[in-house]
Amino acid sequence: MSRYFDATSNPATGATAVLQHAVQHWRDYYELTKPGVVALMVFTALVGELLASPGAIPWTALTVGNLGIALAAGSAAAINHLVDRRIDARMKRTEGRPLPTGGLRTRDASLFAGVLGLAGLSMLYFLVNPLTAWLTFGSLIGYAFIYTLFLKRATPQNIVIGGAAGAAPPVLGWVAVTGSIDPHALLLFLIIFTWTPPHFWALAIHRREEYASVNIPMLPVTHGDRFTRWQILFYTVLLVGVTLMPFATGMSGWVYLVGAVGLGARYLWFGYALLARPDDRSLPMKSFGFSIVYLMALFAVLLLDAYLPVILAPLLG
Ligand code: HEM
Ligand SMILES: CC(C)=CCC/C(C)=C/CC/C(C)=C/COP(=O)(O)OP(=O)(O)O
Repeated sequence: MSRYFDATSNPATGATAVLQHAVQHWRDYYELTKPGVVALMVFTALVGELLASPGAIPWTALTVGNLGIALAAGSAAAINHLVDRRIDARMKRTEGRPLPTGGLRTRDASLFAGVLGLAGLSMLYFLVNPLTAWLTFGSLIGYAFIYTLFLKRATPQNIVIGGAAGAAPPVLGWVAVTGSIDPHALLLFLIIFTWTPPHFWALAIHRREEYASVNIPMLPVTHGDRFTRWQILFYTVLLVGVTLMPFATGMSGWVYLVGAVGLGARYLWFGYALLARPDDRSLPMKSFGFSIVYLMALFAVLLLDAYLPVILAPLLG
């Protein structure tokens, strides 16, 4: 039995044991939440919140809203670790995760995922608004169960469809502020949705053998390396087109346009280079790395563009 469950007969000893366990294993629990991914998601939610309210800073959405979204996303990530623990144990990239190594027991991880999810969703429901809570719940179910349990194992279109859950945070942030779904928020959703395939397939090319060895039908496994590279270029072109829409619809201005075109040009170069240099073995992971910089920078530019008048106001008098 784990230390966590050993001492629960005596409430005082039980509480100490829970605390001791949490302190000793905090790194494992932290890793279970996929903190890097969740951090970028919360940043996109923050941008959604700030674009929804160019006038006043929505403090409740920024604090409680983002904490609730982060906890729910962390819970979804922990469930993903639980569902995937057996295949994770058989792939080099994931064999060192807390469940395959035995750093955490499945019962402890399940309890952690449950507490995180319940805390995050309750916070959103009672302190932000019910619509944000329901949409976040939908994203949690979409990633943790529909993608992980079903789509990931069923079809090479897994991440295209499953990407909808990961693309939700800017909408969640927007709804946390306004209480309703705005077409501009859906544009932000669309950006992340079209970004996900080039983001992930670059890594999948690099890890093709590992996915094949555990029978996960990622696109490079089912349709080959070259077809995947063409698909990456196709989605990158689509993505660059979609990123022009905030300017075209008047949601964002010239600063955003210049940023989006510059970043898009670089991402298109990666798409082209992946096809032109099939023998360059380091290129797929460089493209994967750039995808993260790209999304972060694109959302930063959206924010800069919206808040430039506020930033410049004191300088211009
Ligand atoms: C179905 C959709 C997605 C899939 C299949 C996917 C897949 C992956 C994979 C396999 C990794 C490598 C993780 C590792 O080696 O530990 C990764 C890393 C990452 N992903 Fe995604 N991703 C998706 C959506 C997203 C979204 C929506 C975001 C953010 C908005 C995101 C942000 C990141 C970041 C920041 C990392 C680097 C994490 C780190 O190094 O700690 N991903 N992704
Ligand atoms: C509530 C809310 C906003 C939910 C979003 C949930 C979330 C954390 C989505 C992350 C997307 C992601 C990293 C997918 C990779 O899973 P994978 O199993 O293909 O990758 P892996 O092999 O690295 O685990």
